Amino acid sequence: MVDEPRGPIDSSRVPRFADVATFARLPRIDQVSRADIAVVGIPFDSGTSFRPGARFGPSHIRENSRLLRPYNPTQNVSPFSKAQVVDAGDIAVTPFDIAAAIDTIEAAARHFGQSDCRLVALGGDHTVALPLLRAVAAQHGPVTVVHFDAHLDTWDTYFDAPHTHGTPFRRASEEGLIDLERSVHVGIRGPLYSARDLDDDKLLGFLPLTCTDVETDGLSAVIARMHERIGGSGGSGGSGGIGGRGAVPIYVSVDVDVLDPGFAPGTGTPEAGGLSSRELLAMVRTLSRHLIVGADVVEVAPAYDHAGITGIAAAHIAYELISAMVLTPPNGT
Ligand SMILES: N=C(N)NCCCC(=O)O
Ligand SMILES: [Zn+2]
Ligand SMILES: [Zn+2]
Repeated sequence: MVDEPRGPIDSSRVPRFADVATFARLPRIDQVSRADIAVVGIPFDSGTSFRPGARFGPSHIRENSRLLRPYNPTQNVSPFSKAQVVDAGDIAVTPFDIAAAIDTIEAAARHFGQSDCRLVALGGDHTVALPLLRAVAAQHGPVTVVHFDAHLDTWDTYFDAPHTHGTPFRRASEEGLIDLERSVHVGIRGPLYSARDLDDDKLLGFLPLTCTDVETDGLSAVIARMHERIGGSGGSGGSGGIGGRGAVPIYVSVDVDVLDPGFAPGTGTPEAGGLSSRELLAMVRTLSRHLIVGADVVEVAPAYDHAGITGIAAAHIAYELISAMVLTPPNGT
């Protein structure tokens, strides 16, 4: 017999400001016998091109997740009752060697995959998406990437370095980790290096949906376009999916700088003119119709945050992701 999931600490019995913070006050992984979904921190920021500090992101998000409550009315689900969700602590990555850190992250992510535990990773800078995608693709094959970001992150190198927070999705595409027909960026804005960036990005397999699209066509139109691109039964096009149910396996990567700096000041490469938290949360919610095989929330740099604004936004994004994940479980039950 499978035990009922162990949920968060009851905040009507133990003050929510007490104790060492786990994400949403969930049990640690060593306190349960099995886990369906693990929140794991990746305190790594050696791939940043501007303001550093995302290595402190995981603990900041945990601290700012103390007020999350167990029932999510927007998705009509109690995510921590439907699946065993745990906090797996942080992956111990070296800050001194990017290649070694990437290998460590991939090995850790594969380990979770072997026990069919899906990951919600808390960054860390966006470099971490590459090893996470490697692990997911090893298990599921090339995966549809739904990438929320101000930036394309399909640039080639910085100072000749191939592994940085501006390059993970070019490397992933080159390595054959992503579905080139269905992957999408959402929230793109701001200056580029040249118009060629967009040509390259297209060849690498992404469709960019921009903040200008949101401004001119509205949020619902952009959400519809996102699902059209992903395909399966969630959108109007495509017949693919798993188990005949039309749910496409997707990897969701959320760079918190997709939010406007007013909603997420605590990040390393902020760009004006971004999404509101409300818009982003609404978009993320709609992904529940697909099988989310893994997710990350990255680029939270607390040194530039104020009153936990960015930490709170990131905690809510992770909560919506977990809610969406439990609504479409891998075994289709
Ligand atoms: N992934 C993030 N957050 N930023 C990438 C910015 C790369 C650049 O400095 O051009
Ligand atoms: Zn990014
Ligand atoms: Zn970004």
